[in-house]
Amino acid sequence: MLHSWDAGAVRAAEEPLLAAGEPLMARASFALATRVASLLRETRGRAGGSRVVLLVGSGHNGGDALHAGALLARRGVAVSAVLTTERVHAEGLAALRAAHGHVLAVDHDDQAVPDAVAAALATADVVLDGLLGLGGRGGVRGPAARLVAHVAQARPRPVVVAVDLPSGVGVDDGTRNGVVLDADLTVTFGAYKPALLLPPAAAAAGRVELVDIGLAPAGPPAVARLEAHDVAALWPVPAPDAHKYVRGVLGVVTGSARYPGAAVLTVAGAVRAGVGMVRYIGSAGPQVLAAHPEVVVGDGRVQAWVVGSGVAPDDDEQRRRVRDALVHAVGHDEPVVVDAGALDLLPDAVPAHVVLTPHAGELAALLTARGEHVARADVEAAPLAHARRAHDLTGATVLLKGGTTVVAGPHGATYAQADGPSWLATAGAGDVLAGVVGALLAGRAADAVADPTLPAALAAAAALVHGRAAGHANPGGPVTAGDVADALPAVVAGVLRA
Ligand SMILES: NC(=O)C1=CN([C@@H]2O[C@H](COP(=O)(O)OP(=O)(O)OC[C@H]3O[C@@H](n4cnc5c(N)ncnc54)[C@H](OP(=O)(O)O)[C@@H]3O)[C@@H](O)[C@H]2O)[C@@H](O)CC1
Ligand SMILES: Nc1ncnc2c1ncn2[C@@H]1O[C@H](COP(=O)(O)OP(=O)(O)O)[C@@H](O)[C@H]1O
Ligand SMILES: [K+]
Repeated sequence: MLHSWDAGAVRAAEEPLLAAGEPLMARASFALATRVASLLRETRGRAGGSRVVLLVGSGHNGGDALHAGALLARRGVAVSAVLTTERVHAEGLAALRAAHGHVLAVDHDDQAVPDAVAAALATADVVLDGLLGLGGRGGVRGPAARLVAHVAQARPRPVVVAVDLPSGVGVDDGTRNGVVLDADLTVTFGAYKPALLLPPAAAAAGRVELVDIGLAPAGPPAVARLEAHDVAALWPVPAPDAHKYVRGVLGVVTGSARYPGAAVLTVAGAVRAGVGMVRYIGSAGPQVLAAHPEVVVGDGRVQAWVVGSGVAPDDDEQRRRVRDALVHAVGHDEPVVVDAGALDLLPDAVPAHVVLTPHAGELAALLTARGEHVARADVEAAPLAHARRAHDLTGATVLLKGGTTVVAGPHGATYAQADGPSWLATAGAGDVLAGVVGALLAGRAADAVADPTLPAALAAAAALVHGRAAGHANPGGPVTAGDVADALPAVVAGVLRA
């Protein structure tokens, strides 16, 4: 599992080490210089003789860049530091000067990037972004912002290495504030920060390499990302003496006369993820049976539910069945996935084993219905904040779908899963995901009720398997929702071997 800690936890972990005189910055900048040198060797054959430009802000992040620059200069790299403020890390600057690094500056009054700086950037093999790290507040401002815009627009774009974090991201909330310098590589120190896992900021980080500088952040992580072996530990694998009822029966109230395919796809997700049995309730019974003869159509005992996928707003009968299922589920402690057309039928307050699976537009509508006046773009700009808000307002575990899927549950349980190719953004893929989440909740229904943080982990596990199934179905190319479902059994088997 990848864990990330917020700025406060990282600083708290640094404090005693710094007080004890541990050379954290020396470790960080040495690792940074080593990584940049090997990047230069990969791209140019050798580090010596190449050109590196440092973008230097006022804090320790700039200090890291300056110290790393000094080390690179001593290895024969031509290093130029662009100071964006008069107040830069003094020791770092002295080290760079002593190593014969070149020092340039941009002034507050400069409306354009000075020619000497532009020339250095135009010939740089690597640009090191040391403008803002843990201490960044809001967007990059002033001359630094002009510099970032200049580098971002340069063609060809230089290779950018972010020091600790790409400058301009919200460290703890994963937002992008104004101009952000998108990096090819981020060398991060001591621990992942939430911005390196969360959308939309994480996309600015490029590849992330974590450097151990001896930090041991305490307390629960702010945001986690499951890996295959974590999912293997969560997956309900049938015991040798299992029978279908022990494995979990899933009640599925999805699809409508207008969208019968959603019923077929939800069921496909559930049966291919390995549920004991599916009971389908709704008008799409014939279509479901044609595709999945193993399904039982009609009422009966279940351990968990999936409701809402493809339930049209004007299908009064199916909406009544959804309502009945929701009332029954909440009243009988049965976990339930609430998707699409059921989201507006959610009771005011529900337990955490109710898992909502909205996309950004649906989450905006859900929050707006609860008086928050949120647009889809607001959700996309700050997915975690909005998913958590929906959890706080409803009590439900919230799985917010997107290129990176964010899950927010009780006690701060937070996951960010980026497992699927963008080809997964296709009609019906969300229906398949609802079925996978349902299968996991049915297989671990009692555990999911007993441990309110488990539904979030199971939802994240479903997102991992679902995303990987899209990649597995057709590596590098388009997939249909049905292809994703078809790939699930092999992907689950692969994950269980991890
Ligand atoms: N502690 C250690 O020994 C270690 C620390 N390490 C490194 O230190 C980094 C954290 O350093 P940091 O705390 O100095 O914060 P940092 O991100 O450099 O910037 C703060 C400065 O930026 C300014 N500023 C803020 N927002 C701004 C904006 N929007 N636009 C423009 N300016 C803005 C703000 O000025 P202010 O606004 O407060 O006047 C303040 O002066 C960390 O990421 C890691 O790289 C590692 O070496 C490991 C050991
Ligand atoms: N850019 C993307 N990259 C990878 N996966 C994506 C991307 N955009 C959306 N997805 C995933 O595709 C699925 C789409 O679901 P959804 O929007 O509910 O579609 P539908 O309602 O048609 O089933 C979700 O699992 C979501 O996480
Ligand atoms: K940075």
